[in-house]
Amino acid sequence: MTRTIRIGTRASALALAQTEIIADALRKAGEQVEVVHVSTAGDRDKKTPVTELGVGVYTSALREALLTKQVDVAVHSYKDLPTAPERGIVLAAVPRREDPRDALIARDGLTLGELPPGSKVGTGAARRVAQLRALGLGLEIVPIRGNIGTRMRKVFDGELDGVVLARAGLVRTGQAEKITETLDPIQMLPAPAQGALAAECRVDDVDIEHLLRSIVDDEATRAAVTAERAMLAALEAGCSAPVGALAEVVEDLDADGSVIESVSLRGVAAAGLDEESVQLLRASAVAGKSEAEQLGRALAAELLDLGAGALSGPGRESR
Ligand SMILES: NCc1[nH]cc(CCC(=O)O)c1CC(=O)O
Repeated sequence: MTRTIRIGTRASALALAQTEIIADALRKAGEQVEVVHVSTAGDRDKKTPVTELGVGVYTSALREALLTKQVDVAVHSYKDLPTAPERGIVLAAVPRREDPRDALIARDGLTLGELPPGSKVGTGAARRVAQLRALGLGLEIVPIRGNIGTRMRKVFDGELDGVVLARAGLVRTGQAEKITETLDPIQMLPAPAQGALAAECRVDDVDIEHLLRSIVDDEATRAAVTAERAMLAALEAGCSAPVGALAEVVEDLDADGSVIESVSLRGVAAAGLDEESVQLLRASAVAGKSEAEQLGRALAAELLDLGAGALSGPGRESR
């Protein structure tokens, strides 16, 4: 391409590291790239709980910059994107996913199970709060906000005994060694699309769309994330409970013994966030890789059948 490709991103350390993955791939393909910093509502207001700021707090301003042609590509943490599609914008590429699991950073190298009852653990996501409570460890959950550095510092300063963060964010900012336990998805299912990136462009910018799709899109990640997000979208329509989901592409043998790729999806919907009552509904299913979308919707229907529709959660949340 003869033009310089302008990539819009938030200016946090994590967002810049993520954008570099896309920028680097474009440069290696011989493209000229310019990285443009865009401030979002979530960056400007660092105190109000994300739940109160509304939908798309970290993504709307980036999409606006794309639509008004200030940038040609917008790079988001996929899990921060609203499930509703945005007119005029297309998801051009989903690069290979980083480790999707949540991670604990605790004082003195402790794991969750080693934290004594009454320990203060910080997290802002209702999904994490519910799953932590369900473990019955007697932890005191403290709502926190801020970027990764701010949240980790509360442990190093002694204000909290631990914080739960996405492992991907720590890996991408070169801080994986601070993790004291990577949480098993059996105990803590990540947010739908956690660890994945979304590179968007304008629908009419077909050259950029094809370029991104051909050099950075990862088919297995896209299938997994499609299943997780389809589950989330169907549940959002049916209940307001916080949701966790994790899909993996697995190889199976069909009846003739030939290898087929399937998507295996696990989901959780949670309700009852007060100390005494937390209810988790769980379900799992598997389908052919080309049926990721239907798989997600079917798992949501199963969770709704199990009673997720009757669960009242804390409403739209930060994931
Ligand atoms: N909610 C904010 C947010 N959006 C994306 C990430 C981390 C990177 C990712 O999950 O892809 C985080 C921080 C966190 O959850 O710890």
